Amino acid sequence: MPKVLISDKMSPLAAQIFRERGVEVDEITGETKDQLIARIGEYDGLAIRSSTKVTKEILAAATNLKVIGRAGIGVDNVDIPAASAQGVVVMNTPFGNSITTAEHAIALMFALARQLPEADASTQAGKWEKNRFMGVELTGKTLGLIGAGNIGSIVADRALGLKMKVVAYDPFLTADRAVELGIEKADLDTLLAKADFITLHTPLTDQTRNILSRENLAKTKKGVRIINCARGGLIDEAALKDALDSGQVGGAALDVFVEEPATASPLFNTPNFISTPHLGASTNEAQVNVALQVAEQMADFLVTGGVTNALNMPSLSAEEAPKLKPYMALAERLGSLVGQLAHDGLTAISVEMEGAAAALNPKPITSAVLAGLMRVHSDTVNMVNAPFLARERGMDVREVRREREGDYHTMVRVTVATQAGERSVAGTLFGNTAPRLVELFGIKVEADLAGDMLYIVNEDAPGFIGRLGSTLGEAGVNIGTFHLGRRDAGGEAVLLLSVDTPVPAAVLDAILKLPGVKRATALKFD
Ligand SMILES: NC(=O)c1ccc[n+]([C@@H]2O[C@H](COP(=O)([O-])OP(=O)(O)OC[C@H]3O[C@@H](n4cnc5c(N)ncnc54)[C@H](O)[C@@H]3O)[C@@H](O)[C@H]2O)c1
Ligand SMILES: O=C(O)CC[C@@H](O)C(=O)O
Repeated sequence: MPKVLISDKMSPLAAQIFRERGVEVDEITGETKDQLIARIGEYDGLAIRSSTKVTKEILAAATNLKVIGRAGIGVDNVDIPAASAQGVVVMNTPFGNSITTAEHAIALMFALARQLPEADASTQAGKWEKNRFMGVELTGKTLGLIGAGNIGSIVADRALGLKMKVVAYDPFLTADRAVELGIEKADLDTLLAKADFITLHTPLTDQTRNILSRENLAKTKKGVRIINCARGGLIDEAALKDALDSGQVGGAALDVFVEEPATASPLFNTPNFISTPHLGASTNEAQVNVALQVAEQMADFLVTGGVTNALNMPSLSAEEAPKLKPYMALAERLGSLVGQLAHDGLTAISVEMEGAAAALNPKPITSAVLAGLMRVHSDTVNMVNAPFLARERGMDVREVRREREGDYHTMVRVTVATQAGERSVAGTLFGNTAPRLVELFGIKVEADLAGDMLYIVNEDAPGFIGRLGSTLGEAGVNIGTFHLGRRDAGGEAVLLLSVDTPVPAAVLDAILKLPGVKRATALKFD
């Protein structure tokens, strides 16, 4: 039974879903890095929010880990390249807390407009300072939206409902989508110049880090009010402090900080500054959504192989997974076969899906071919890290789909370009379930690729099979199955034998010395 660790505070529904889906679960939150390192090796899955930092060091200790599930959107607390390199799938729940976070941004916008926290503190201190707190109306004001994705577009919708105008800067926002949202697409300088309020809804990337820099803050309308419910680091905090002090910025509300937890900040106690402790996603509704979703996605992956919302692997629905499973087994074996037989100077690989196979999602099939191919050299390769490793090695990977059936109703062909030229193997599924090799380097040969095998290329001549059988028999190697193919009578023939025990090197040498033998290679399949 797969085992998952929930290492951050999460709705109890997550654990319930895991158990209902046949996954063992431990909920252990608040551990130190060293405690997590000591424990993580036991688990197949790790479910987190934002507190657990999944670093290279944690991953190195996570020897059984297959999936990390983030109950939320941002995955900046996970070292995704390291997870990918280790073959660990990283998933998030991209929509479960969007409405809640958008509502928090709107709440902070109102709080800034009417100075609610300061008015509250003053009133409760018995001051009744009615003249001190003069607010601004939102109606008719311009909201500058930096980032118009999931959350940004919900914020835009709510702001339009408040009769605000919305101007958005997002390089990936199309003109059509802007029209659909009822907002104006603008460049950053225009937004900075026009906006009465600015709200940030982008991830933290090299392009967005300090997008509200000192220089950009100076370009804003005097008295602009700024809200950040996205990520710390989007605003230069020291520059914001100066801009609040000078009145260039009339108010700022931050839910997120460069350093979290933010227990001290030069911004604290600045007039017109409001802060919340990364509460954007903290509503009962959002936490139920993300907990249910993450547990369902992770359980699907661990139990059925379904992949949803993965950031480092193509999606594969729970309905698709059973259909694709035999194809992935076939693809992996074909990849392994070429990896074992034709790996020298491999520069390009093409995966062709023909007939019924062409109707399927090609990505998992290609990933399985690459995994089979590269696992020949490293047993840490799997479907997640194989495409990543292939890219890293400069391998040109192509996918071709042909709907028309050839000799078989469904077929997967793998062709590799090596120093010795192109080499191609092909396989089909018997009865839609049983992977079967049907062609090997241009020669028709049908075989089950399983267990220990022996591949021989020889000149087709009488008496060879008898001599081979005697050589193996004398060495105590029992033949299970025997598959023969040849280009033409008397030409080159290939033999694929399944054997009950691995063929020792000395026996391979003896076979190579038999008359007419050009190649003898021991093969192994999972
Ligand atoms: N405070 C919280 O608790 C909380 C909760 C949920 C999400 N978040 C954060 O909110 C942010 C937005 O989440 P989302 O779900 O809307 O993400 P999203 O991916 O749907 O949208 C992000 C948008 O930013 C845009 N973008 C990317 N680079 C940009 C750039 N250089 N300039 C302008 N726009 C750019 C993208 O095109 C995209 O439209 C993320 O950082 C996420 O981690 C915070
Ligand atoms: O889990 C949280 O409380 C924060 C989540 C939020 O930052 C996110 O990116 O989804």
